[in-house]
Amino acid sequence: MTLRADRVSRGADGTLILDGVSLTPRPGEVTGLLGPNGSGKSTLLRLLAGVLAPASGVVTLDGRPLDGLSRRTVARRVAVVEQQADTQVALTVLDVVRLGRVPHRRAFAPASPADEEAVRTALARTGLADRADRAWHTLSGGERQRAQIARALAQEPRELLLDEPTNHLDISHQLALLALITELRLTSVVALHDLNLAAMYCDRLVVLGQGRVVASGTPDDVLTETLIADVYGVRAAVTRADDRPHIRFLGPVADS
Ligand SMILES: Nc1ncnc2c1ncn2[C@@H]1O[C@H](COP(=O)(O)OP(=O)(O)OP(=O)(O)O)[C@@H](O)[C@H]1O
Repeated sequence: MTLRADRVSRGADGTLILDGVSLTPRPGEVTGLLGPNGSGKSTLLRLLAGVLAPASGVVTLDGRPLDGLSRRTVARRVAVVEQQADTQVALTVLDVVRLGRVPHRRAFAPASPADEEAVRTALARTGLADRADRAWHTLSGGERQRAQIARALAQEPRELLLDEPTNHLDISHQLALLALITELRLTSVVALHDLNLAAMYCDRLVVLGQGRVVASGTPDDVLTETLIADVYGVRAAVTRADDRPHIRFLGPVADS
């Protein structure tokens, strides 16, 4: 049992952003969320995180509607890394990562050895152990992104939601991050733009187009030349490499 969206819809300013979307991530797998800009990926992740409520449909955690659970209960299970996380300038990396422990601690209780161990492990896994005392505002974009991921890992979630986590990361850190996410064996939902990275690291993919699910399945099922042309308007040659689809982009689909 895990997180699940069942026919969720959500609008803003009189327009439908998500229209009857269902998403059933498999426990322990990485589900990639694909789709063009504005197709509804971030909105769906916010619904799954309980930050936004669906106008219709329901999001459940272990079968229980999210709106009936306390923020703390959800935060003990579900960690979220948003696209642009704003954090106060006066904090250090360590302070930010320690925030991940808040849902596990009683109010005003000092950090336990388990809290400190979770923070230390999260810093090590994201390659930030030597930057723990750095002030947030001195970090590069990629280091901030990794610190937000460390904060999410310190939360010791079972469900992990990431909105374009490879933004700002160089290729080496992109690969390391996605490898880490697959190794964690959490139930992860990851919005991605890079179709080749999605093919390499995701167990299953869900593609949104204009607020609806237009395809879902394994990378082999989903990442076809036809789908890429239909959803992105791009011609592509799809071959196979290391038992996964590999996509070479050829150019925009010609207007006819
Ligand atoms: N609060 C809001 N008010 C009005 N429109 C909104 C609001 N939030 C999102 N939208 C619109 O809903 C659509 C979906 O947005 P969303 O951020 O979920 O897409 P996305 O797939 O994550 O896009 P991207 O790949 O560009 O990050 C967009 O057209 C966006 O402009």
